[in-house]
Amino acid sequence: IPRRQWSLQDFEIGKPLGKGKFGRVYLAREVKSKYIVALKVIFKEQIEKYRLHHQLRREMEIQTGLRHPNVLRLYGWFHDNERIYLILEYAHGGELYRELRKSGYLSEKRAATYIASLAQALAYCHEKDVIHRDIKPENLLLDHEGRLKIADFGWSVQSRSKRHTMCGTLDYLAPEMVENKAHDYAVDNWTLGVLCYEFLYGVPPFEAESQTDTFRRIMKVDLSFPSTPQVSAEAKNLISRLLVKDSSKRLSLQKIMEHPWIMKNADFMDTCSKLQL
Ligand SMILES: COc1ccc(/C=N/Nc2[nH]nc(C)c2C(=O)Nc2cccc(NC(C)=O)c2)cc1
Repeated sequence: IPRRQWSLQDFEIGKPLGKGKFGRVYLAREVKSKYIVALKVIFKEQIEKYRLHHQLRREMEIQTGLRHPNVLRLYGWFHDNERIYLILEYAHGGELYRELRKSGYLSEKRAATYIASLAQALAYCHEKDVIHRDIKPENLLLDHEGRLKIADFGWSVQSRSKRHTMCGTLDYLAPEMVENKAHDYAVDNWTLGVLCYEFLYGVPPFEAESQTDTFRRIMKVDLSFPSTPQVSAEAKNLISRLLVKDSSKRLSLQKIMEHPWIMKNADFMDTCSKLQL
């Protein structure tokens, strides 16, 4: 869709797809091109009330600039007095979360395919200095072919140009700055470990009665594998190499894509990533 000034008159609004955090999402069709999109309607008063103006602006700038088969496209936006409208790619399958709840847990092939897609998408985002920081099943959508799409960059950050200073000399950078930098990117790798566990067992690894207990289990990396469902040793190996406290010791995105469990089970349907390896 060519970039131009959009307005509500350009769209025929269809059924509501669901409620987001700050508004609703509707199926819509752009009148001239007949192109089907998802129109996310956000109420300005909600944004002002929670002072999320800068964050929403950041989400829009970031997501507009990203082009990857596993990242949901933001084609553009417009607003009227009360609302902001985001023109988003329509993913027919909806939230991966629903599929996970319906089937309880996923097959190793499906889980590995999703993890491989996420690793590719995150490698692309990290190349563009974007850290998502909030990858969870609710923020993952599926298209009509079951291909995973990372959505909702509301909590992502464009890492400041520390990278460039990083290319210079480290002499002047305090250790926590360097550690912080590494830590920022690796937070998404940790999350891949959490998601891989949840895809295979149907529950997240550090689930607990209270937030405090979950926090304690995370800080201790209190990881254990239930005896059912049956999960391969390779899958457990990948999870154990991602859920590592020291962020610099987590498996890199590239290493994830080369991991035996991924190589054996992932269906690289959409990208020729095997050739890249
Ligand atoms: C309730 O059953 C559903 C089945 C499929 C959908 C498809 N949503 N597809 C989308 N494409 N681009 C965007 C953005 C969306 C979207 O936000 N969907 C959405 C929003 C809020 C809740 C849900 N719920 C579920 C179950 O998918 C989906 C939405 C709802």
